Amino acid sequence: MAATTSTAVSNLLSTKKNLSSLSLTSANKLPTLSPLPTSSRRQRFIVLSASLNSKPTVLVAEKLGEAGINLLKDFANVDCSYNLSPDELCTKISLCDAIIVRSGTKVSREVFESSGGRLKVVGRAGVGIDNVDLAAATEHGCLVVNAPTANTIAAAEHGIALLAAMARNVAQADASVKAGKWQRSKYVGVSLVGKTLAVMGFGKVGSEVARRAKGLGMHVIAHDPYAPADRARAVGVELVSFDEAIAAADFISLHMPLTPTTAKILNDETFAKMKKGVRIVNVARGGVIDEDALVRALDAGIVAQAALDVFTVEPPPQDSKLVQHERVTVTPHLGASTMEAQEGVAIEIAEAVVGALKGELASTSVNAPMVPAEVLTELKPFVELAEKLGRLAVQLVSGGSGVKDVKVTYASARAPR
Ligand SMILES: NC(=O)c1ccc[n+]([C@@H]2O[C@H](COP(=O)([O-])OP(=O)(O)OC[C@H]3O[C@@H](n4cnc5c(N)ncnc54)[C@H](O)[C@@H]3O)[C@@H](O)[C@H]2O)c1
Ligand SMILES: O=C(O)[C@H](O)COP(=O)(O)O
Repeated sequence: MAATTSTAVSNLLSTKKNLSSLSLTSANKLPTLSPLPTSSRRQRFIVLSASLNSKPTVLVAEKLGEAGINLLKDFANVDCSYNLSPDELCTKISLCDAIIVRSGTKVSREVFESSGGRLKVVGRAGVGIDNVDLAAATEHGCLVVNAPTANTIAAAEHGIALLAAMARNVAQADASVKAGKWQRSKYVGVSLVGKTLAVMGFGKVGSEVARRAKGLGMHVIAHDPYAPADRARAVGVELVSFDEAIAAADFISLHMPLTPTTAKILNDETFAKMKKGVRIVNVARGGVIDEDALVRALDAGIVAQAALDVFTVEPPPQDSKLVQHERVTVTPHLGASTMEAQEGVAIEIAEAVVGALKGELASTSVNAPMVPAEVLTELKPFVELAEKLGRLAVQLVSGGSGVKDVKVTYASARAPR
């Protein structure tokens, strides 16, 4: 029996282009999961509700657009619980198959450990996934998906808004007029036209910022170790090294993800290489700048101004020297916060999470190989086949006595070679 099976299986694997299916009849039931451990971390009373129906449960831990919530509700029990403490999150997570977060929730190793194996999908309703412990997710067999496209324009527009507001002292002048002052000479600004803008990180947001800045008459250069030269050429932007970019720039706009490589990429050493009077915009992540070093660079006159949407700790401490600095303009992580972007992100992430819970191959997963949609279609039958082979292998390895027969059906959509 085993020989017949292995011949059939190797037959299948060697005919890789076949669309194959394999059905098993077994007297043994597959082992069921052991009961979930109860979290020992319950310090505050919170309501835990286990669903009695067979629908999966999705915890929405931060505000998500209504269209996304409605999509989720068609498929799952949806628990919208915002502002959970880390302990409350760890307690709730053991009853959830998926969680959706924005940037304000840390999905830490502890969260995965507390899930007792039930959590299958983390949906990040946005781009940056630095608040999710990806290594822990992968170790716990949990798929992480994000919504990489819906907030691109919103973030780029906010970058341009900050660039112009900073150059013309809009926030400071507004506060001054509201305080009853009329300080026209104090708030003389600088022009953007003809100035060099270095876009650091020429991905989706960076390239849209570059396009818009060119429209404002700026000379745009970019640094991105991974960006293809033809993408930069198409926008009319020259790709340069990190040192060339920061040395030539009148304005620097940051658009790279926060990773161990980009953490504090702007620091005392790199500020020292910049043009005196450079102006910096950050709508990426606070952690890409050493914030203490930025305060020193502002005080030393190396950096004339900064406009920041993001901070190492959010919200930043109220007495933060950086936030309170006269030449710094700040917003509370508003890059993705337009009505349009939030609706788009909600739909994008809801579709990704529902798809992942259905077992479909995810095209926006960040801890599994990214496969283009057309290749996914081609691969799908092989994934199903691999799953069935896995189930068969488990039963054979665990004794195999329950396997009564194996039926292999295979056919090809393509002509034989
Ligand atoms: N403020 C907000 O609300 C807001 C909104 C959207 C995105 N973001 C942030 O902006 C980041 C970029 O978003 P995106 O959609 O453009 O992502 P993206 O993946 O399309 O682009 C990121 C780019 O950074 C590049 N990069 C990686 N390491 C780099 C390095 N060391 N130096 C220079 N470039 C490097 C990548 O090659 C990529 O091209 C996100 O990771 C997120 O943290 C913030
Ligand atoms: O990475 C992102 O998509 C942005 O920083 C948006 O974050 P938010 O969802 O918390 O607004």
